[in-house]
Amino acid sequence: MAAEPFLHLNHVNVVRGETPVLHDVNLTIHRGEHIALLGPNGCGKSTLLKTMTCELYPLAQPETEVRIFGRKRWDLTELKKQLGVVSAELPGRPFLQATGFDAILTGFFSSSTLWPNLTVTEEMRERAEKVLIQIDGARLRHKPVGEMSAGQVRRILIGRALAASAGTLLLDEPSNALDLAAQRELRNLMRELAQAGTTLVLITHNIADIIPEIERVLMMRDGRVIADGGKPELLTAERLGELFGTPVRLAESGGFYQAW
Ligand SMILES: Nc1ncnc2c1ncn2[C@@H]1O[C@H](COP(=O)(O)OP(=O)(O)OP(=O)(O)O)[C@@H](O)[C@H]1O
Repeated sequence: MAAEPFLHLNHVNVVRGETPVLHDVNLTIHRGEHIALLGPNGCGKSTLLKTMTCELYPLAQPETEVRIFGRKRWDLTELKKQLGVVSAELPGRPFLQATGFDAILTGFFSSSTLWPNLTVTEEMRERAEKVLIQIDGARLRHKPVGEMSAGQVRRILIGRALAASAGTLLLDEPSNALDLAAQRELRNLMRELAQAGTTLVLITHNIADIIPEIERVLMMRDGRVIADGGKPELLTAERLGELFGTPVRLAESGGFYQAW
């Protein structure tokens, strides 16, 4: 039997505070797919991501359904073990004192540091060792996060998300505030992960982040998914211009794109 999709959303409406933010979102994402989610500020991208991680719930309506890895109900701690979320934000101030290796281990507990009451098993250590190699982070093993460059911190945050997750990464503007070299390193790491079979869902305003392995593009505006299709069809100057309401120029080279 084919594996259940990573995500299935049916008629999803989400309200935050008093404001309806997502309107009738219908979406299926299969395991092994790589997707870029694009849209103007405030259109609901992060809200959609939080719906995927069950941090936000849709309105209970007759046809509404959220299934993650085929299941409607999740214990949040258990779900976090399947889904790694990477954003530019740190998990908390204590994270700055953690070494690179310990910072990766915090992913197993969704904590900001290895608090004394947490039990790190040998299995967790072995997994963290593998992740450290996977993210090419051996040099960061003993370095406190607070002494790392922004690019190195982002690498460790990806490692933290990978440690506990079973092959799906949700990335919310991962290249924010990274210099050109760190952006390139991040893209290379995303490419390696995608090629190794990790499902990537990438929210970005930086079109250059859309690595060649990403083949599907979702466009959102005003809380709705207004387009869902292949990159050749949607990643065009015209479609981006319509989406952002401004003239856009687009260049492609070797499977990478630049927009301005
Ligand atoms: N905690 C909240 N309470 C009420 N409204 C919220 C809350 N968080 C976000 N919103 C509103 O929900 C809408 C969608 O926000 P969201 O952060 O999902 O957009 P986004 O597409 O991720 O934006 P950006 O590109 O700027 O990160 C916005 O109108 C925002 O003001």
